[in-house]
Amino acid sequence: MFLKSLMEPKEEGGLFQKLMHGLAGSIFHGEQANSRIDLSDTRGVSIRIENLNKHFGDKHVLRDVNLEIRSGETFAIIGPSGTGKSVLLRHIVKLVRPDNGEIYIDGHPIFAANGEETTANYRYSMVFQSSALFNSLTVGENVGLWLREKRVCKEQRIGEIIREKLAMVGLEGTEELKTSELSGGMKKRVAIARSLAMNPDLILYDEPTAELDPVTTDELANTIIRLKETTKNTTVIVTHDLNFALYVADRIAMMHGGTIVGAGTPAEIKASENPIIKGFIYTTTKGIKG
Ligand SMILES: Nc1ncnc2c1ncn2[C@@H]1O[C@H](COP(=O)(O)OP(=O)(O)OP(=O)(O)O)[C@@H](O)[C@H]1O
Repeated sequence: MFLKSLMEPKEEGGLFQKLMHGLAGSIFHGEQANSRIDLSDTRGVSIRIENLNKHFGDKHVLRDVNLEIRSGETFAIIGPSGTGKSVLLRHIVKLVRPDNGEIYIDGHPIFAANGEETTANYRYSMVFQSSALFNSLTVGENVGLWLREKRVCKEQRIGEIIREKLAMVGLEGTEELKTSELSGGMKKRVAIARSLAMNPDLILYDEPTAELDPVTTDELANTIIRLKETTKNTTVIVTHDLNFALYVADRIAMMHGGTIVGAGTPAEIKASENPIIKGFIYTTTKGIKG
């Protein structure tokens, strides 16, 4: 659904082409053709969103969204289907322009009311709901796609990075496997390894648990938690899976009707007296009454 929506004419077609041509989920903001990219340094970035609004036709999809995500934290945006979570995520990576409002990355405006937008360099990558792997390639070729496309280092180093990133997601020794033969959970972890290949400062997950069974969802949660121990990047996860968000996130924001209705730590969200948050917790943990 996400890739399909990128093809719509209103969106930035150039990025879609990049995604389909080897970057495959990795977007380098401010990149220059054939420039050498220093992969040695990773950091987290902060994100500040102020009064963001977006309409699609008559539909007011984002309504005065305000949100602050701290550098290095794992932040989940939860909420029922159709509330604007993915659209918000797409704004953070500049796939969609807001009608109005501002987004700052590390204090630099990427959308600003006065039009002064930054070209600051930071790396961000997206793990798609569908994993968006190339089935005709091996696991290792998928993970190395961005590195080879950008020619960031020599072939021997690319091989080392592929092995290192696969080990980080618990898939040591799988580089020669055919992607088409992997289970859904393994594909998801390969997609994460591919995103990690560029040492992103910001990694975004769009509905990472969609189509996964409970055991695989649990494995994925543990992978994301383990990554947190070895990487400094900021992680933003859009999900309707409340339990997953409560388990992996440092902080959570609840979206409803295109706006943020509350944010806090998992403990604060669980204890929230906000009727919309309480209702969401009730329906997702006990089923819908009647
Ligand atoms: N490119 C687009 N053109 C028109 N409407 C869109 C577009 N992208 C999203 N929408 C609409 O915006 C609303 C919010 O969509 P969004 O995908 O952000 O929801 P969501 O909260 O992520 O839920 P889900 O998990 O079901 O995708 C939906 O009504 C959707 O149909």
